Amino acid sequence: MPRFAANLTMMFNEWSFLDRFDAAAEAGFTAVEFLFPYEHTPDAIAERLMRNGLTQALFNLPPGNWGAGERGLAALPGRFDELKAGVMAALPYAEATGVKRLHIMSGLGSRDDQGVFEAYRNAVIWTAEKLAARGIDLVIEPINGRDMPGYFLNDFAFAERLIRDLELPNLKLQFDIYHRQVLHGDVTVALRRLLPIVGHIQIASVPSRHEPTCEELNDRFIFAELDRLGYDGFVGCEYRPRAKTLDGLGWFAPFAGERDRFSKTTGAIL
Ligand SMILES: O=C(O)C(=O)[C@H](O)CO
Ligand SMILES: [Mg+2]
Repeated sequence: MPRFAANLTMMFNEWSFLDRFDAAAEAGFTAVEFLFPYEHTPDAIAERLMRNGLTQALFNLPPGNWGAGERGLAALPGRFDELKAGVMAALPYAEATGVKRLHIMSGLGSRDDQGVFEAYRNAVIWTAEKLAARGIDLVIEPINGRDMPGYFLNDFAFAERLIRDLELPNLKLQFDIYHRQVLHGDVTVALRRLLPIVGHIQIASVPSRHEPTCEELNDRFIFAELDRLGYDGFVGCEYRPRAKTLDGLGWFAPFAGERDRFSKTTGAIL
């Protein structure tokens, strides 16, 4: 049974950010993810995780000026110092939450521009090495250009090549099934092939990005396939509820008891 993580940036928006942890645990989730924790203190986030017996599955490194349209700094030549400062600022959050993987967003830029490519490659190498020393994986996620026009990392084959070429043991792929389907399709065969380099998975229905199990893909088949493949990581529920979050959790009901299957202290499957 997949280990689902509620995405607290998109789900449970009926609650204030910190109260979303309580609401997600109450709904049966054992893990959470979100885009950015940086408006809150590391201690405040850690306290909510602890109080609710939740595991922090993932969050993103600082993305630059999000409000001004920036979507990461890694591929932006001339912003390396800022990127490094962002990584250092994220470390106290990683330590407080115990998260084992962080997502680095590439930012906007052309993959055909050599300077942009080199900036991205260098930023990924530097960050992966910095996180390796702390036992944390770095994940990179191809994102489709309809949702994020101009995003540099918009191709699974490119991400795979980079990960395989760099041979950094803690550099992995964030396989967002929604983006994969929009970009290329062939979700199941790609999962089978790429699983050895996958560090995190996310799910939403295609094309609406609402609750899974109701549109283009047979999500239940994919969940079963993840079990068949022995995937033991998290599946982030990165979807925008169609209406109220709790009203849309019918798809999750068969999985909501999963918290009893994991040891709260070790995370081991019981
Ligand atoms: O957009 C996505 O799919 C993500 O996972 C990013 O972290 C945020 O945009
Ligand atoms: Mg995603």
